[in-house]
Amino acid sequence: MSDFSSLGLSDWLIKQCKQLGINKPTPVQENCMPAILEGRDCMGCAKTGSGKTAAFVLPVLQKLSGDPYGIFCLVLTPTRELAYQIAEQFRVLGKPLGLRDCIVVGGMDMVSQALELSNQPHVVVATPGRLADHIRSSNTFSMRKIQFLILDEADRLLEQGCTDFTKDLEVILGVLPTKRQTLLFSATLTDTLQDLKRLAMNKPFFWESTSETRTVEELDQRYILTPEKVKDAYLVHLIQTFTDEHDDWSIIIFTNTCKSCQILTMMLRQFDFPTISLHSMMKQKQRFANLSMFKASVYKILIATDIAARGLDIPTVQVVINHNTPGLPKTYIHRVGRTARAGRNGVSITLVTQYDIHLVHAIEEQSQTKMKEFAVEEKEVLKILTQVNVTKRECEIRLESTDFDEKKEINKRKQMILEGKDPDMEAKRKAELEKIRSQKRKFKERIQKNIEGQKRGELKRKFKSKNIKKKTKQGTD
Ligand SMILES: Nc1ncnc2c1ncn2[C@@H]1O[C@H](COP(=O)(O)OP(=O)(O)OP(=O)(O)O)[C@@H](O)[C@H]1O
Repeated sequence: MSDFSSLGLSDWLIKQCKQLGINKPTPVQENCMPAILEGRDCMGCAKTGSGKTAAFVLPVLQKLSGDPYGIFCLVLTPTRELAYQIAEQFRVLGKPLGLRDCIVVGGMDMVSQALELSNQPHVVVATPGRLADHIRSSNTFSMRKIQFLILDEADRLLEQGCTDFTKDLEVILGVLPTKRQTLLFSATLTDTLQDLKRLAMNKPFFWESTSETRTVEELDQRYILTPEKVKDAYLVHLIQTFTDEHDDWSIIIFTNTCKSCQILTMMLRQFDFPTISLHSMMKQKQRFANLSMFKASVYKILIATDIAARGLDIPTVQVVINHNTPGLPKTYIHRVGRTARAGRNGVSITLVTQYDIHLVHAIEEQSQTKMKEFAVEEKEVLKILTQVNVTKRECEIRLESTDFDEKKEINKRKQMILEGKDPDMEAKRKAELEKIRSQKRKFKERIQKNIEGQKRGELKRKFKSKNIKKKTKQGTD
Protein backbone atom coordinates (compact mmCIF):
# COMPACT_ATOMS: atom_id res chain seq x y z
CA MET A 1 0.00 0.00 0.00
CA SER A 2 1.34 3.47 -0.86
CA ASP A 3 1.61 6.35 1.58
CA PHE A 4 0.20 9.86 1.23
CA SER A 5 3.43 11.41 -0.05
CA SER A 6 3.72 8.89 -2.90
CA LEU A 7 0.19 9.87 -3.90
CA GLY A 8 1.39 13.43 -4.37
CA LEU A 9 0.16 15.01 -1.15
CA SER A 10 2.16 17.92 0.33
CA ASP A 11 3.93 17.66 3.67
CA TRP A 12 1.68 20.18 5.41
CA LEU A 13 -1.39 18.11 4.52
CA ILE A 14 0.26 14.86 5.60
CA LYS A 15 1.00 16.53 8.94
CA GLN A 16 -2.63 17.61 9.29
CA CYS A 17 -3.79 14.07 8.51
CA LYS A 18 -1.48 12.64 11.17
CA GLN A 19 -3.04 14.90 13.77
CA LEU A 20 -6.38 13.27 12.98
CA GLY A 21 -4.96 9.75 13.12
CA ILE A 22 -5.05 9.45 9.34
CA ASN A 23 -1.66 7.86 8.67
CA LYS A 24 -2.11 5.57 5.70
CA PRO A 25 -4.49 6.06 2.79
CA THR A 26 -7.52 3.80 2.60
CA PRO A 27 -8.10 2.06 -0.78
CA VAL A 28 -10.60 4.67 -1.98
CA GLN A 29 -8.11 7.43 -1.14
CA GLU A 30 -5.18 5.57 -2.65
CA ASN A 31 -7.04 5.05 -5.91
CA CYS A 32 -9.04 8.24 -6.38
CA MET A 33 -6.66 10.91 -5.10
CA PRO A 34 -4.00 10.64 -7.86
CA ALA A 35 -6.71 10.90 -10.55
CA ILE A 36 -8.22 13.96 -8.88
CA LEU A 37 -4.78 15.57 -8.49
CA GLU A 38 -4.19 14.92 -12.21
CA GLY A 39 -7.25 17.00 -12.96
CA ARG A 40 -9.66 14.21 -13.91
CA ASP A 41 -13.33 13.88 -13.05
CA CYS A 42 -13.83 11.04 -10.62
CA MET A 43 -16.46 8.65 -9.32
CA GLY A 44 -15.63 6.76 -6.15
CA CYS A 45 -17.79 3.95 -4.88
CA ALA A 46 -16.59 2.46 -1.59
CA LYS A 47 -18.22 0.98 1.46
CA THR A 48 -19.57 3.06 4.33
CA GLY A 49 -16.94 4.41 6.73
CA SER A 50 -14.07 3.85 4.31
CA GLY A 51 -12.80 7.46 4.19
CA LYS A 52 -14.49 8.82 1.07
CA THR A 53 -14.69 12.34 2.55
CA ALA A 54 -10.92 12.70 2.92
CA ALA A 55 -10.55 11.19 -0.59
CA PHE A 56 -11.99 14.41 -2.01
CA VAL A 57 -11.15 16.93 0.74
CA LEU A 58 -7.39 16.30 0.59
CA PRO A 59 -6.85 16.79 -3.18
CA VAL A 60 -9.11 19.87 -3.15
CA LEU A 61 -7.05 21.41 -0.33
CA GLN A 62 -3.82 20.54 -2.13
CA LYS A 63 -5.02 22.30 -5.32
CA LEU A 64 -6.46 25.21 -3.35
CA SER A 65 -3.12 25.82 -1.62
CA GLY A 66 -1.52 26.32 -5.05
CA ASP A 67 -4.03 28.97 -6.11
CA PRO A 68 -6.21 30.13 -3.22
CA TYR A 69 -9.36 32.05 -4.19
CA GLY A 70 -13.09 31.94 -3.53
CA ILE A 71 -15.34 30.34 -4.46
CA PHE A 72 -13.02 27.46 -5.37
CA CYS A 73 -15.05 24.39 -4.47
CA LEU A 74 -18.73 23.54 -4.09
CA VAL A 75 -19.82 20.42 -2.22
CA LEU A 76 -23.44 19.31 -2.44
CA THR A 77 -24.89 16.84 0.00
CA PRO A 78 -28.45 15.62 0.71
CA THR A 79 -28.73 16.45 4.42
CA ARG A 80 -27.98 19.47 6.56
CA GLU A 81 -26.17 17.54 9.28
CA LEU A 82 -23.88 16.00 6.71
CA ALA A 83 -23.07 19.45 5.29
CA TYR A 84 -21.78 20.52 8.72
CA GLN A 85 -19.72 17.35 9.08
CA ILE A 86 -18.05 17.80 5.67
CA ALA A 87 -17.36 21.48 6.33
CA GLU A 88 -15.69 20.51 9.60
CA GLN A 89 -13.33 18.10 7.77
CA PHE A 90 -12.39 20.89 5.35
CA ARG A 91 -11.85 23.30 8.26
CA VAL A 92 -9.69 20.95 10.33
CA LEU A 93 -7.55 19.66 7.47
CA GLY A 94 -7.32 23.09 5.83
CA LYS A 95 -6.44 25.00 9.01
CA PRO A 96 -2.88 25.91 7.92
CA LEU A 97 -4.36 27.51 4.80
CA GLY A 98 -6.65 29.74 6.83
CA LEU A 99 -9.48 28.07 4.95
CA ARG A 100 -12.79 29.93 4.89
CA ASP A 101 -15.87 27.79 4.40
CA CYS A 102 -19.56 28.60 4.19
CA ILE A 103 -22.40 26.24 5.01
CA VAL A 104 -25.62 26.83 3.10
CA VAL A 105 -28.45 24.65 4.35
CA GLY A 106 -32.19 24.99 4.90
CA GLY A 107 -33.62 25.84 8.29
CA MET A 108 -30.86 28.38 9.05
CA ASP A 109 -30.77 32.14 8.62
CA MET A 110 -30.73 33.02 4.94
CA VAL A 111 -29.44 36.58 5.36
CA SER A 112 -26.26 35.61 7.18
CA GLN A 113 -25.69 32.84 4.62
CA ALA A 114 -26.01 35.39 1.80
CA LEU A 115 -23.52 37.65 3.54
CA GLU A 116 -21.02 34.79 3.95
CA LEU A 117 -21.47 33.79 0.31
CA SER A 118 -20.73 37.32 -0.84
CA ASN A 119 -17.45 37.21 1.14
CA GLN A 120 -16.13 34.63 -1.32
CA PRO A 121 -15.38 31.66 0.91
CA HIS A 122 -12.94 29.09 -0.48
CA VAL A 123 -15.37 26.21 -0.02
CA VAL A 124 -19.17 26.17 0.01
CA VAL A 125 -20.89 23.10 1.45
CA ALA A 126 -24.60 23.11 0.70
CA THR A 127 -27.84 21.24 0.43
CA PRO A 128 -29.25 21.78 -3.07
CA GLY A 129 -32.59 23.38 -2.11
CA ARG A 130 -31.17 26.25 -0.10
CA LEU A 131 -28.31 26.95 -2.49
CA ALA A 132 -30.74 27.07 -5.42
CA ASP A 133 -32.87 29.56 -3.40
CA HIS A 134 -29.81 31.82 -2.99
CA ILE A 135 -28.99 31.60 -6.68
CA ARG A 136 -32.57 32.48 -7.63
CA SER A 137 -32.82 35.39 -5.22
CA SER A 138 -29.41 37.05 -5.20
CA ASN A 139 -26.65 38.24 -7.46
CA THR A 140 -24.13 39.08 -4.77
CA PHE A 141 -21.98 36.01 -5.31
CA SER A 142 -20.60 34.16 -8.29
CA MET A 143 -19.82 30.50 -8.82
CA ARG A 144 -18.47 31.04 -12.31
CA LYS A 145 -14.88 30.28 -11.33
CA ILE A 146 -15.46 27.10 -9.39
CA GLN A 147 -12.76 24.47 -9.92
CA PHE A 148 -14.47 21.60 -8.14
CA LEU A 149 -18.06 20.41 -7.94
CA ILE A 150 -18.47 17.52 -5.53
CA LEU A 151 -21.60 15.46 -5.06
CA ASP A 152 -21.35 13.53 -1.82
CA GLU A 153 -23.93 10.74 -1.51
CA ALA A 154 -24.25 11.36 -5.25
CA ASP A 155 -26.84 8.64 -5.92
CA ARG A 156 -29.21 10.20 -3.40
CA LEU A 157 -28.77 13.64 -4.96
CA LEU A 158 -29.41 12.32 -8.45
CA GLU A 159 -32.28 9.93 -7.79
CA GLN A 160 -35.88 11.10 -7.76
CA GLY A 161 -36.79 9.98 -4.26
CA CYS A 162 -39.20 11.53 -1.78
CA THR A 163 -37.09 14.67 -1.79
CA ASP A 164 -36.37 15.34 -5.42
CA PHE A 165 -33.28 17.48 -5.93
CA THR A 166 -33.46 17.49 -9.75
CA LYS A 167 -34.87 21.00 -10.24
CA ASP A 168 -32.49 22.56 -7.70
CA LEU A 169 -29.53 20.77 -9.27
CA GLU A 170 -30.47 22.20 -12.65
CA VAL A 171 -30.49 25.73 -11.21
CA ILE A 172 -27.09 25.15 -9.60
CA LEU A 173 -25.50 23.51 -12.65
CA GLY A 174 -26.72 26.48 -14.68
CA VAL A 175 -24.42 28.90 -12.84
CA LEU A 176 -21.31 26.69 -12.75
CA PRO A 177 -18.57 26.80 -15.36
CA THR A 178 -18.48 23.84 -17.74
CA LYS A 179 -14.70 23.66 -17.32
CA ARG A 180 -14.39 22.21 -13.84
CA GLN A 181 -13.68 18.92 -12.13
CA THR A 182 -16.73 16.97 -11.04
CA LEU A 183 -16.38 14.35 -8.31
CA LEU A 184 -19.03 11.87 -7.25
CA PHE A 185 -18.86 9.71 -4.13
CA SER A 186 -21.15 7.24 -2.43
CA ALA A 187 -21.29 3.73 -0.99
CA THR A 188 -24.07 2.90 -3.46
CA LEU A 189 -23.17 4.56 -6.72
CA THR A 190 -23.50 1.92 -9.41
CA ASP A 191 -27.09 2.71 -10.42
CA THR A 192 -26.12 6.34 -11.03
CA LEU A 193 -23.84 5.84 -14.01
CA GLN A 194 -26.52 6.96 -16.49
CA ASP A 195 -26.71 10.38 -14.87
CA LEU A 196 -23.19 11.33 -15.84
CA LYS A 197 -24.19 12.98 -19.07
CA ARG A 198 -26.34 15.43 -17.17
CA LEU A 199 -23.36 16.41 -15.06
CA ALA A 200 -21.19 16.83 -18.17
CA MET A 201 -18.46 14.63 -16.73
CA ASN A 202 -15.46 14.16 -18.94
CA LYS A 203 -14.33 10.53 -19.18
CA PRO A 204 -14.39 10.15 -15.42
CA PHE A 205 -11.99 7.97 -13.54
CA PHE A 206 -14.27 5.34 -11.97
CA TRP A 207 -13.22 3.37 -8.94
CA GLU A 208 -15.25 0.79 -7.06
CA SER A 209 -13.92 -1.29 -4.19
CA THR A 210 -13.56 -4.89 -5.25
CA SER A 211 -15.43 -6.87 -2.68
CA GLU A 212 -18.13 -9.45 -2.89
CA THR A 213 -20.18 -7.83 -0.17
CA ARG A 214 -21.53 -4.30 -0.04
CA THR A 215 -21.33 -4.03 3.74
CA VAL A 216 -18.12 -4.17 5.79
CA GLU A 217 -16.74 -7.42 7.22
CA GLU A 218 -16.54 -5.91 10.72
CA LEU A 219 -20.32 -5.59 10.83
CA ASP A 220 -22.24 -8.38 12.54
CA GLN A 221 -25.64 -8.34 10.83
CA ARG A 222 -28.53 -9.82 12.75
CA TYR A 223 -32.29 -10.01 12.62
CA ILE A 224 -35.09 -10.80 15.02
CA LEU A 225 -38.29 -12.24 13.66
CA THR A 226 -41.14 -10.77 15.68
CA PRO A 227 -44.89 -10.32 15.41
CA GLU A 228 -45.75 -6.63 14.92
CA LYS A 229 -47.40 -6.45 18.36
CA VAL A 230 -44.30 -7.68 20.18
CA LYS A 231 -41.78 -5.55 18.29
CA ASP A 232 -41.54 -2.74 20.85
CA ALA A 233 -41.09 -5.19 23.70
CA TYR A 234 -38.15 -6.67 21.78
CA LEU A 235 -36.77 -3.17 21.30
CA VAL A 236 -36.95 -2.34 25.01
CA HIS A 237 -35.45 -5.70 25.91
CA LEU A 238 -32.56 -5.22 23.45
CA ILE A 239 -31.72 -1.77 24.76
CA GLN A 240 -31.90 -2.95 28.34
CA THR A 241 -29.50 -5.78 27.54
CA PHE A 242 -27.03 -3.53 25.68
CA THR A 243 -27.02 -0.79 28.30
CA ASP A 244 -26.64 -3.35 31.11
CA GLU A 245 -23.64 -4.91 29.42
CA HIS A 246 -21.78 -1.88 28.02
CA ASP A 247 -21.01 1.54 29.48
CA ASP A 248 -19.49 3.23 26.50
CA TRP A 249 -21.87 2.13 23.75
CA SER A 250 -24.12 4.33 21.70
CA ILE A 251 -27.10 3.04 19.76
CA ILE A 252 -28.90 4.46 16.74
CA ILE A 253 -32.46 3.26 16.16
CA PHE A 254 -33.94 3.93 12.74
CA THR A 255 -37.69 4.30 12.25
CA ASN A 256 -39.70 5.00 9.11
CA THR A 257 -41.73 8.08 10.12
CA CYS A 258 -41.27 11.24 12.18
CA LYS A 259 -44.27 10.30 14.30
CA SER A 260 -42.99 6.87 15.15
CA CYS A 261 -39.60 8.46 15.91
CA GLN A 262 -41.28 10.85 18.34
CA ILE A 263 -43.43 8.19 20.02
CA LEU A 264 -40.54 5.76 20.46
CA THR A 265 -38.42 8.51 21.98
CA MET A 266 -41.18 9.34 24.46
CA MET A 267 -41.62 5.65 25.26
CA LEU A 268 -37.93 4.90 25.84
CA ARG A 269 -37.70 7.96 28.07
CA GLN A 270 -40.55 6.53 30.17
CA PHE A 271 -38.27 3.57 30.72
CA ASP A 272 -35.46 5.97 31.74
CA PHE A 273 -33.23 5.32 28.74
CA PRO A 274 -31.17 8.39 27.82
CA THR A 275 -32.83 8.91 24.45
CA ILE A 276 -32.91 11.76 21.95
CA SER A 277 -34.46 12.07 18.51
CA LEU A 278 -33.62 13.40 15.05
CA HIS A 279 -36.26 13.88 12.38
CA SER A 280 -37.31 16.43 9.81
CA MET A 281 -40.23 17.83 11.80
CA MET A 282 -37.86 19.26 14.39
CA LYS A 283 -36.53 22.82 14.20
CA GLN A 284 -33.07 22.81 12.62
CA LYS A 285 -31.37 24.24 15.71
CA GLN A 286 -32.87 21.44 17.79
CA ARG A 287 -31.66 18.88 15.22
CA PHE A 288 -28.10 20.16 15.53
CA ALA A 289 -28.31 20.37 19.31
CA ASN A 290 -29.62 16.80 19.60
CA LEU A 291 -26.96 15.44 17.29
CA SER A 292 -24.20 17.22 19.23
CA MET A 293 -25.49 15.82 22.53
CA PHE A 294 -25.57 12.33 21.04
CA LYS A 295 -22.06 12.72 19.63
CA ALA A 296 -20.84 13.88 23.04
CA SER A 297 -22.51 10.81 24.62
CA VAL A 298 -24.77 12.96 26.80
CA TYR A 299 -27.49 10.76 25.35
CA LYS A 300 -26.60 7.18 24.45
CA ILE A 301 -29.57 6.44 22.22
CA LEU A 302 -30.54 8.31 19.08
CA ILE A 303 -33.84 7.55 17.42
CA ALA A 304 -33.83 8.87 13.88
CA THR A 305 -35.56 8.74 10.55
CA ASP A 306 -33.54 8.23 7.38
CA ILE A 307 -32.20 11.80 7.51
CA ALA A 308 -29.50 10.21 9.69
CA ALA A 309 -29.04 7.16 7.46
CA ARG A 310 -26.28 8.54 5.26
CA GLY A 311 -22.81 9.80 5.96
CA LEU A 312 -22.92 10.59 9.66
CA ASP A 313 -19.63 9.58 11.25
CA ILE A 314 -19.99 8.90 14.98
CA PRO A 315 -17.28 6.50 16.17
CA THR A 316 -19.02 5.57 19.45
CA VAL A 317 -21.98 3.98 17.65
CA GLN A 318 -21.66 0.25 18.24
CA VAL A 319 -25.21 -0.80 17.50
CA VAL A 320 -27.74 0.08 14.82
CA ILE A 321 -31.29 -1.15 15.30
CA ASN A 322 -33.74 -1.06 12.42
CA HIS A 323 -37.13 -0.68 14.08
CA ASN A 324 -38.61 -1.22 10.62
CA THR A 325 -37.08 -3.30 7.84
CA PRO A 326 -36.04 -0.78 5.20
CA GLY A 327 -38.00 -1.04 1.95
CA LEU A 328 -34.90 -0.35 -0.13
CA PRO A 329 -31.71 -2.43 0.21
CA LYS A 330 -29.73 0.76 -0.40
CA THR A 331 -31.29 2.39 2.65
CA TYR A 332 -30.36 -0.66 4.69
CA ILE A 333 -26.73 -0.48 3.53
CA HIS A 334 -26.44 3.19 4.56
CA ARG A 335 -28.31 2.76 7.86
CA VAL A 336 -26.19 -0.14 9.12
CA GLY A 337 -23.11 1.73 7.89
CA ARG A 338 -23.48 4.13 10.82
CA THR A 339 -21.61 1.52 12.85
CA ALA A 340 -18.49 -0.57 12.14
CA ARG A 341 -16.73 2.43 10.61
CA ALA A 342 -13.03 2.85 9.83
CA GLY A 343 -12.17 -0.74 10.80
CA ARG A 344 -14.13 -0.82 14.07
CA ASN A 345 -16.59 -3.57 14.96
CA GLY A 346 -20.33 -3.07 15.16
CA VAL A 347 -23.66 -4.87 15.29
CA SER A 348 -26.86 -4.24 13.38
CA ILE A 349 -30.18 -5.75 14.37
CA THR A 350 -33.19 -5.57 12.12
CA LEU A 351 -36.64 -6.19 13.56
CA VAL A 352 -38.49 -8.22 10.97
CA THR A 353 -42.24 -8.84 11.10
CA GLN A 354 -44.11 -11.49 9.16
CA TYR A 355 -44.85 -8.89 6.47
CA ASP A 356 -41.19 -7.97 5.87
CA ILE A 357 -39.57 -11.27 5.00
CA HIS A 358 -39.45 -10.49 1.27
CA LEU A 359 -37.62 -7.24 2.10
CA VAL A 360 -34.95 -9.18 3.98
CA HIS A 361 -34.43 -11.40 0.94
CA ALA A 362 -34.02 -8.32 -1.28
CA ILE A 363 -31.52 -6.78 1.17
CA GLU A 364 -29.51 -9.99 1.38
CA GLU A 365 -29.44 -10.31 -2.38
CA GLN A 366 -28.24 -6.76 -2.98
CA SER A 367 -25.76 -6.56 -0.13
CA GLN A 368 -24.49 -10.08 -0.90
CA THR A 369 -24.55 -10.97 2.78
CA LYS A 370 -26.70 -13.11 5.01
CA MET A 371 -28.19 -11.85 8.26
CA LYS A 372 -28.02 -14.22 11.21
CA GLU A 373 -30.73 -14.59 13.79
CA PHE A 374 -30.14 -12.67 17.02
CA ALA A 375 -30.86 -14.95 19.94
CA VAL A 376 -33.22 -13.48 22.52
CA GLU A 377 -34.80 -14.99 25.62
CA GLU A 378 -38.42 -14.83 24.48
CA LYS A 379 -39.65 -15.41 28.02
CA GLU A 380 -37.98 -12.19 29.15
CA VAL A 381 -39.59 -10.25 26.30
CA LEU A 382 -43.05 -11.58 27.10
CA LYS A 383 -42.62 -10.53 30.73
CA ILE A 384 -42.46 -6.85 29.71
CA LEU A 385 -44.89 -7.02 26.79
CA THR A 386 -47.95 -5.56 28.52
CA GLN A 387 -46.01 -2.83 30.26
CA VAL A 388 -44.33 -1.78 27.00
CA ASN A 389 -47.54 -1.77 24.99
CA VAL A 390 -49.45 0.19 27.64
CA THR A 391 -46.63 2.75 27.89
CA LYS A 392 -46.51 3.12 24.14
CA ARG A 393 -50.27 3.63 23.95
CA GLU A 394 -50.01 6.31 26.65
CA CYS A 395 -47.30 8.06 24.62
CA GLU A 396 -49.45 7.89 21.48
CA ILE A 397 -52.36 9.47 23.34
CA ARG A 398 -50.07 12.18 24.71
CA LEU A 399 -48.73 12.94 21.26
CA GLU A 400 -52.24 13.05 19.81
CA SER A 401 -53.12 15.75 22.34
CA THR A 402 -50.30 17.93 20.98
CA ASP A 403 -50.30 19.66 17.60
CA PHE A 404 -47.84 17.16 16.07
CA ASP A 405 -50.10 16.09 13.16
CA GLU A 406 -51.22 19.68 12.64
CA LYS A 407 -47.59 20.81 12.47
CA LYS A 408 -46.94 18.14 9.89
CA GLU A 409 -49.79 19.49 7.79
CA ILE A 410 -48.47 23.06 8.16
CA ASN A 411 -44.96 21.94 7.18
CA LYS A 412 -46.38 20.22 4.10
CA ARG A 413 -48.21 23.41 3.11
CA LYS A 414 -45.07 25.50 3.67
CA GLN A 415 -43.08 23.13 1.48
CA MET A 416 -45.67 23.41 -1.28
CA ILE A 417 -45.58 27.21 -1.14
CA LEU A 418 -41.78 27.08 -1.39
CA GLU A 419 -42.15 24.84 -4.43
CA GLY A 420 -44.44 27.44 -6.00
CA LYS A 421 -47.61 25.35 -5.56
CA ASP A 422 -50.93 26.50 -4.11
CA PRO A 423 -51.69 24.15 -1.15
CA ASP A 424 -55.48 24.58 -1.49
CA MET A 425 -55.39 23.87 -5.20
CA GLU A 426 -53.14 20.88 -4.55
CA ALA A 427 -55.58 19.55 -1.92
CA LYS A 428 -58.45 20.00 -4.39
CA ARG A 429 -56.47 18.28 -7.13
CA LYS A 430 -55.63 15.41 -4.77
CA ALA A 431 -59.28 15.04 -3.73
CA GLU A 432 -60.36 15.00 -7.38
CA LEU A 433 -57.74 12.42 -8.25
CA GLU A 434 -58.86 10.32 -5.31
CA LYS A 435 -62.48 10.62 -6.51
CA ILE A 436 -61.51 9.45 -10.01
CA ARG A 437 -59.46 6.60 -8.55
CA SER A 438 -62.32 5.52 -6.30
CA GLN A 439 -64.77 5.64 -9.26
CA LYS A 440 -62.35 3.52 -11.28
CA ARG A 441 -62.00 1.10 -8.38
CA LYS A 442 -65.78 0.79 -8.05
CA PHE A 443 -66.16 0.33 -11.80
CA LYS A 444 -63.54 -2.42 -11.77
CA GLU A 445 -65.24 -4.08 -8.81
CA ARG A 446 -68.61 -3.99 -10.62
CA ILE A 447 -67.11 -5.57 -13.73
CA GLN A 448 -65.35 -8.16 -11.61
CA LYS A 449 -68.65 -8.97 -9.88
CA ASN A 450 -70.44 -9.24 -13.22
CA ILE A 451 -67.78 -11.58 -14.56
CA GLU A 452 -67.94 -13.68 -11.43
CA GLY A 453 -71.75 -13.66 -11.60
CA GLN A 454 -71.63 -14.77 -15.21
CA LYS A 455 -69.14 -17.50 -14.38
CA ARG A 456 -71.29 -18.69 -11.51
CA GLY A 457 -74.38 -18.64 -13.79
CA GLU A 458 -72.52 -20.61 -16.42
CA LEU A 459 -71.36 -23.15 -13.86
CA LYS A 460 -74.90 -23.53 -12.51
CA ARG A 461 -76.22 -23.99 -16.01
CA LYS A 462 -73.58 -26.59 -16.78
CA PHE A 463 -74.28 -28.35 -13.49
CA LYS A 464 -78.03 -28.34 -14.18
CA SER A 465 -77.70 -29.65 -17.71
CA LYS A 466 -75.29 -32.35 -16.48
CA ASN A 467 -77.80 -33.38 -13.80
CA ILE A 468 -80.66 -33.43 -16.35
CA LYS A 469 -78.55 -35.57 -18.68
CA LYS A 470 -77.68 -37.89 -15.77
CA LYS A 471 -81.35 -38.23 -14.76
CA THR A 472 -82.55 -38.82 -18.30
CA LYS A 473 -79.77 -41.40 -18.64
CA GLN A 474 -80.83 -43.05 -15.35
CA GLY A 475 -84.47 -42.96 -16.59
CA THR A 476 -83.65 -44.66 -19.85
CA ASP A 477 -81.48 -47.23 -18.00
N1 LIG B 1 -6.75 6.97 5.92
C1 LIG B 1 -7.46 6.90 7.02
N2 LIG B 1 -7.00 6.23 8.09
C2 LIG B 1 -7.74 6.15 9.23
N3 LIG B 1 -8.95 6.73 9.39
C3 LIG B 1 -9.45 7.41 8.35
C4 LIG B 1 -8.74 7.54 7.12
N4 LIG B 1 -9.47 8.29 6.28
C5 LIG B 1 -10.60 8.62 6.94
N5 LIG B 1 -10.60 8.10 8.18
C6 LIG B 1 -11.66 8.22 9.20
O1 LIG B 1 -12.64 7.24 8.89
C7 LIG B 1 -13.92 7.68 9.32
C8 LIG B 1 -14.95 7.47 8.21
O2 LIG B 1 -14.66 8.29 7.11
P1 LIG B 1 -15.79 8.95 6.21
O3 LIG B 1 -16.82 9.60 7.06
O4 LIG B 1 -15.12 9.77 5.18
O5 LIG B 1 -16.43 7.64 5.55
P2 LIG B 1 -17.30 7.51 4.25
O6 LIG B 1 -16.62 6.54 3.37
O7 LIG B 1 -17.62 8.86 3.70
O8 LIG B 1 -18.63 6.82 4.83
P3 LIG B 1 -20.17 6.98 4.41
O9 LIG B 1 -20.36 6.18 3.15
O10 LIG B 1 -20.91 6.40 5.55
O11 LIG B 1 -20.42 8.42 4.22
C9 LIG B 1 -13.77 9.15 9.71
O12 LIG B 1 -13.78 9.24 11.11
C10 LIG B 1 -12.41 9.53 9.16
O13 LIG B 1 -11.75 10.50 9.95
